[in-house]
Amino acid sequence: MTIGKIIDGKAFAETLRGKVADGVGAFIAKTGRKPGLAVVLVGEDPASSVYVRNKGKMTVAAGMESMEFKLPASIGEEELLDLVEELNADERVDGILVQLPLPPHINEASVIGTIDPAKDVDGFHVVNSGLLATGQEAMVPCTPLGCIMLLKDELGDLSGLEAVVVGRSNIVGKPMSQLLLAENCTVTIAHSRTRDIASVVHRADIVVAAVGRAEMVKGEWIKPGATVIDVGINRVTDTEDGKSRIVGDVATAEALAHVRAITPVPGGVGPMTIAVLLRNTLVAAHARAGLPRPEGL
Ligand SMILES: Nc1nc2c(c(=O)[nH]1)N[C@@H](CN(C=O)c1ccc(C(=O)N[C@@H](CCC(=O)O)C(=O)O)cc1)CN2
Repeated sequence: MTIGKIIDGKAFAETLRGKVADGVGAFIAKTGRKPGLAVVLVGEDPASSVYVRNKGKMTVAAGMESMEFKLPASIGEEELLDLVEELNADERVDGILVQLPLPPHINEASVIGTIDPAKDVDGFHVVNSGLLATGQEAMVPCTPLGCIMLLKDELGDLSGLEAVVVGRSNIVGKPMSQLLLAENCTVTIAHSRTRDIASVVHRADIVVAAVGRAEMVKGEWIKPGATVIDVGINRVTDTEDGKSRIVGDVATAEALAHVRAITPVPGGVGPMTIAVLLRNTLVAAHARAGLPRPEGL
């Protein structure tokens, strides 16, 4: 039995962060200022707090200015919108990211819709999703762009390949399918109402699993030789020893016997999210400074 390759997203992300750091040095030499990223955290969700802390550390390590805003979960929507408006107007800020999820009393769409699209390094604003959907230059959501980078590194030209995206979220599933379409893939979006999802997934040369359900995609669903990108991060508790661990949306151990290559969880797509965020911030800084897009990013 042959075993597929495990794609090292952690190593790829590290290389990308190195390239961003080089680009930041060149940007500072040209403009005399650092690119700035403002990250807003509302509440104290433990996972979100860790992601925000890591974003801050990696922003600084790449030579950029990091601005963190930690707000209580009880904050009103108006107050949060006021902060976003202030950041829109702040010349030092090239990128604004509001960590998701937000507490239930705050309307995520309103908050995202208030961010200046030119500073929307998450690529979630409808202006950016519209630009992406119509094939124009856009700020592209970090996780899907990271997935495309890994896929192109593994497969080269994606043209003509059959891609199935499992999951239809605004953050991953929908932009992912747009990016695959832009790479000339034949794209299907499968979701909770899809009939016979196993046979839909079995058609795919590329499977992107982004449903948020632990190990939902089974090994036997995968076409032999397919490349699988697992976006899921699900915390599960082992019944035997009571210890918790993170698993993806794909049953990786089973899938390894079928795939050409697969991203692991952890260490696959996750690390790409922050590396691409830094890349997007540098791209936004160039655009705001009237400079051409940095090369090789
Ligand atoms: N405004 C945003 N909110 C959220 C985003 C986003 O892109 N923008 N994505 C996720 C969380 N996220 C970054 O914000 C993120 C998730 C996972 C990782 C990561 O490196 N994961 C590791 C495992 C980490 C662990 O042990 O928990 C991995 O997969 O190897 C980084 C960033 C939701 N919110």
